[in-house]
Amino acid sequence: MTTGLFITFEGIDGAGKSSHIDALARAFAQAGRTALVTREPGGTPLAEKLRELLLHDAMDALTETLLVFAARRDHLAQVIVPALARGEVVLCDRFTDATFAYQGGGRGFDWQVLSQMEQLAQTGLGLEPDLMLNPQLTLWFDLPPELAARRLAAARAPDRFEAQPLEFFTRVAQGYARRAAEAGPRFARIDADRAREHVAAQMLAEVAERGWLPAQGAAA
Ligand SMILES: Nc1ncnc2c1ncn2[C@@H]1O[C@H](COP(=O)(O)OP(=O)(O)OP(=O)(O)O)[C@@H](O)[C@H]1O
Ligand SMILES: Cc1cn([C@H]2C[C@H](O)[C@@H](COP(=O)(O)O)O2)c(=O)[nH]c1=O
Repeated sequence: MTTGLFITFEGIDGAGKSSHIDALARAFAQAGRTALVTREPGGTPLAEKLRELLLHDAMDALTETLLVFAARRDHLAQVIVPALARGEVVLCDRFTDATFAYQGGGRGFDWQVLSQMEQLAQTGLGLEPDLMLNPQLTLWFDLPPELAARRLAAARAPDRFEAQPLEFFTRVAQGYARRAAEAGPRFARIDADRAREHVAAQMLAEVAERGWLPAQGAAA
């Protein structure tokens, strides 16, 4: 039986995650794997409703954090865990590292309490009953907040997070850096300050390096 593979995409708003996730899905499909692209908050009918609230309604940091984890639990139970059990590759645009970066770094929510909530939300889902489910690889699109803001300004109207000032995103970026230091090899830092083709090449190389895709340029 093929083992499922869980890969997450992380970074501040505008870092380029969504621009590259489909290319990785295509690379897995070419390698004969079924790849599921999903996102957080969202990915199920319930979690997409919570996403709408999170992106557009005013609330305090605790409410925001509870909604994010509620959406995640539903997404895990309904979509991610069943796909992994079928042996699929799950590519998720944001996961719990975003909670540490945005609610922890950005909003100043207690890091230890977030760890406890993470443990609660990601344990006992049936794959490995006693283990907390975590991604095998997190592609961290790292981009200076000033540049991300310039890219977003040219792209679309801001939601409740994207409308935050630059200082908020500086704290979010620090949250990602802290999480990356704590997570060790699970995190691969992608230099998102480069042209799209270089970003895509680095992303594919990180996955190939772990033996999950053929090396770039190798025959299929
Ligand atoms: N390497 C790049 N160079 C220049 N522009 C880029 C690059 N990658 C993405 N962009 C552009 O930057 C904008 C933001 O990209 P994208 O939506 O992929 O970011 P994101 O990380 O998914 O953002 P969010 O988390 O807010 O959804 C888009 O207009 C996209 O076309
Ligand atoms: C998972 C997660 C997300 N967020 C924030 C980060 C983004 O601003 C939005 C999602 O929008 P995107 O365009 O799909 O990236 O939600 C958060 O604050 N905490 C989280 O755990």
